[in-house]
Amino acid sequence: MADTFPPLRNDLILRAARGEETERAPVWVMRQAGRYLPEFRKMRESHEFFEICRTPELATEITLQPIRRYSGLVDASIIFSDILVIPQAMGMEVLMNPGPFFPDPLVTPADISKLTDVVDVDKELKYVFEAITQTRKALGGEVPLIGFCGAPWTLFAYMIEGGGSKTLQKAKTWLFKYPEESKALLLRIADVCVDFLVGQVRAGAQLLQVFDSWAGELSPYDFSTFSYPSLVHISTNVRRRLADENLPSVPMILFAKGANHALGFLAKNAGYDVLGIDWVIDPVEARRAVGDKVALQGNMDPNVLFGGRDAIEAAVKRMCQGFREGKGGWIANLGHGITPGVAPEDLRWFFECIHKYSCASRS
Ligand SMILES: Cc1c2[nH]c(c1CCC(=O)O)Cc1[nH]c(c(CCC(=O)O)c1C)Cc1[nH]c(c(CCC(=O)O)c1C)Cc1[nH]c(c(C)c1CCC(=O)O)C2
Repeated sequence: MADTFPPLRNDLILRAARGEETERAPVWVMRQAGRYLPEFRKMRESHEFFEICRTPELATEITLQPIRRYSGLVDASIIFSDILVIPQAMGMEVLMNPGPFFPDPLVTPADISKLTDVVDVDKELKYVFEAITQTRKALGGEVPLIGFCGAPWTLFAYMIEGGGSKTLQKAKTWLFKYPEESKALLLRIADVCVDFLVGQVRAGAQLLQVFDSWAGELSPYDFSTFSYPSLVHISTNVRRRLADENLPSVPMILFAKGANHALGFLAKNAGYDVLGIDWVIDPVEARRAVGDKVALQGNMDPNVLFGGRDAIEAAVKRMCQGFREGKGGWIANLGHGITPGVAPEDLRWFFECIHKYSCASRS
């Protein structure tokens, strides 16, 4: 199937992900297909969120929106979907109104029996695979396509909280009151993540990113006890399965948001090629922590995009200097997803500044 895809014309992000110091930093932004784009909001007027996710033609169209708008400026696309398609595939109902809402969350470990026993990922998430194949063709080789999933801890937290939460009190109650059941559930989610990520590569994804958006809510000990084993389970098994099935060995990105204390350990042991970082850590310090073991991705505070052109330029310049001080690959990005309300032209300016200031030579 792979030879039916158009040849890739921009491999900057693939080279940076492999640790190469590229002539300039490749750049994309998390949530680049989303509510800050008028063309996305227009589509949302006539289609529900998960309807778009489940309709490959619509998901393809939205994935391409930022690629078209910022053609020549953005170096990767990310398939339009959501991390919560995994809880859905496991048998849970998830609504988006406007944030995620689970009408029937997991309350005690007895509720685990309500989850689907053996998830047939190829059937349940076929729509994502079809969207990936269609998008890969429609991209015409302009930039690589990133596939993704939520990390088990972040998904576990949503499945128990039933939506967003400031404290994660319910999810943490599980960790501390039912540690063995929690670990088992985390690995069960991880197994679904493995099938899902392998399926995305089979469908045409050229990189994979795992979003552990709530990693930073855990103490270092709890992160290493509960989240970390499931992240290693994913990297180990995805790589093994890709090799066994003669699929491309694509770079894997881990974004364990806020778990900056663990960067050095993750770089050595977690089995990912790239670690994403948020803006709470300085790039120089992050590079020192990871050495030359991995590439880094990040990390401008997304709210700088509200600060006007001068603020954006100054922050990008500083960020570029920081990341270029150390050796190793760097993928420029925000430190978390772009938020609704950003003016699309300000994001364009962010991309332009990255192009201008991120060349590899050290000053
Ligand atoms: C935690 C999380 C979710 N989803 C995701 C995460 C991890 C990244 C992060 O931490 O931000 C990941 C995600 N969600 C979406 C993508 C698409 C690809 C992309 O452009 O990056 C990706 C990669 C689309 C989306 N997912 C969602 C929207 C907006 C929904 C709408 O159209 O109303 C989009 C474009 C909805 C969503 N989905 C989720 C939340 C909390 C929300 C509501 C708040 C918000 O919009 O940020 C769960």
